[in-house]
Amino acid sequence: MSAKPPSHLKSRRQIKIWEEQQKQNAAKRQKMDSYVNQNPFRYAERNFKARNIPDSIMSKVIDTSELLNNKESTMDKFSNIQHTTLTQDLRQSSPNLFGKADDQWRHRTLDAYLLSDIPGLIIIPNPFTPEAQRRLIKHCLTNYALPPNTSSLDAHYDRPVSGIWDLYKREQQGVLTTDDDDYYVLPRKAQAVPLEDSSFYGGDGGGGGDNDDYKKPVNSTLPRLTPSELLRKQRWVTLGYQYDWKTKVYDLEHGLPMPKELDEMAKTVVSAVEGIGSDAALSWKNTYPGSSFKAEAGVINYYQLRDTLMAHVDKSEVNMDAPLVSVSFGHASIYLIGGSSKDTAPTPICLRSGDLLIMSGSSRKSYHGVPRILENTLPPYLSSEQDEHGADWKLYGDYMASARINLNIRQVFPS
Ligand SMILES: O=C(O)CCC(=O)C(=O)O
Ligand SMILES: [Fe+2]
Repeated sequence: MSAKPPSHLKSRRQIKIWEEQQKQNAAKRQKMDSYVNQNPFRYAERNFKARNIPDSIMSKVIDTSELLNNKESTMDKFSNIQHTTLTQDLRQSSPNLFGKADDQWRHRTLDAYLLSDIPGLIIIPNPFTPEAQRRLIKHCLTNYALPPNTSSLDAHYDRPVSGIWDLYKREQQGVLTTDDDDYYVLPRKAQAVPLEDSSFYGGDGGGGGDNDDYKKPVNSTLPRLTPSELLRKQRWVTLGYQYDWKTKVYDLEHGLPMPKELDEMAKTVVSAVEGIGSDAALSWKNTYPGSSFKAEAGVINYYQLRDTLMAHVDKSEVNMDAPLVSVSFGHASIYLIGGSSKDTAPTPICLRSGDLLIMSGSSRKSYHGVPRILENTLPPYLSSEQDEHGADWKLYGDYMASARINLNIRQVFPS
């Protein structure tokens, strides 16, 4: 702070205001400095958490919709992107999963993109038809989410065996009312939320608070919740080998069966990317054989608009050579992927509904996270307003109006 107020300020009141302003500016500068001194990953996360993300930041985001619609100009803009062709047409290999080709969606099943600075990361912009997306979203919210698959809610609430969706549906149809015994889902006896649980997931729906205050364990008496409140609080469901978020290990003795079609989907995708990389100027070639890929575990992440997922590496699988296959639905998000430590500045990618991401090679062990879900990015074909999606889409569309779903599939053991 400069010691003397400018000479044109005469009254004591003016000088006091000036001093106050100086103090505030100094505090702002200090805050900015502390941001800059954080690791580059954290710095990037902060940028994308800002209410209004500056255009200068957004212009550095690789947007998969631009890859689909303006391939040439997007590749001109980002010199690190390389286009490649899948070795199998996803839709021809699995039409039941990716949807039947029609003219509008035909071209989308052979294009993939690689990033020269993140070897092993493969982006396949939305190869699904709208109908195929709606089908998988329904599965993620209904049968895939049923017990005995674990839900993030299980630590705190007694989830009915028929699942949350069934309860929610009955609530929305007016069949279940506040007078019914099973209307409110009661909390388990209040307990301390493990630190990991509350820190990993930020936002309103997660275990506790924004990442910024994650060190504070939540140990409040939990409220009883209505089915729709509970559904929006659900942050994840695990499939196959169940993952313990506290100890960060899989329970390898008790694997639940993976949905067969997810195994098929992952095998199809891993086969379609087998051998790619060699044609581009990369120091990496994907050699993992698709036919030997086994889907053994999965995570469904459910995000509400203000939820985030902090930087992490998925390293609990015994087999870290097998690729991880990830698909996103609903609202778009900013996905950050960096390197083996948080000191590498991450690359931001805007993942949109239907996008597939394959983490293979060294990118399989890279730090990544989701600092932002982008508002107003739900594709019209997922909206509940459009009648042609069928009456039974209405409830799903209502849920998706404030949500993003990510489903990722992993192999745990060596082939
Ligand atoms: O939501 C995403 O796109 C990423 C999810 C993720 O990284 C995970 O579940 O490990
Ligand atoms: Fe992850």
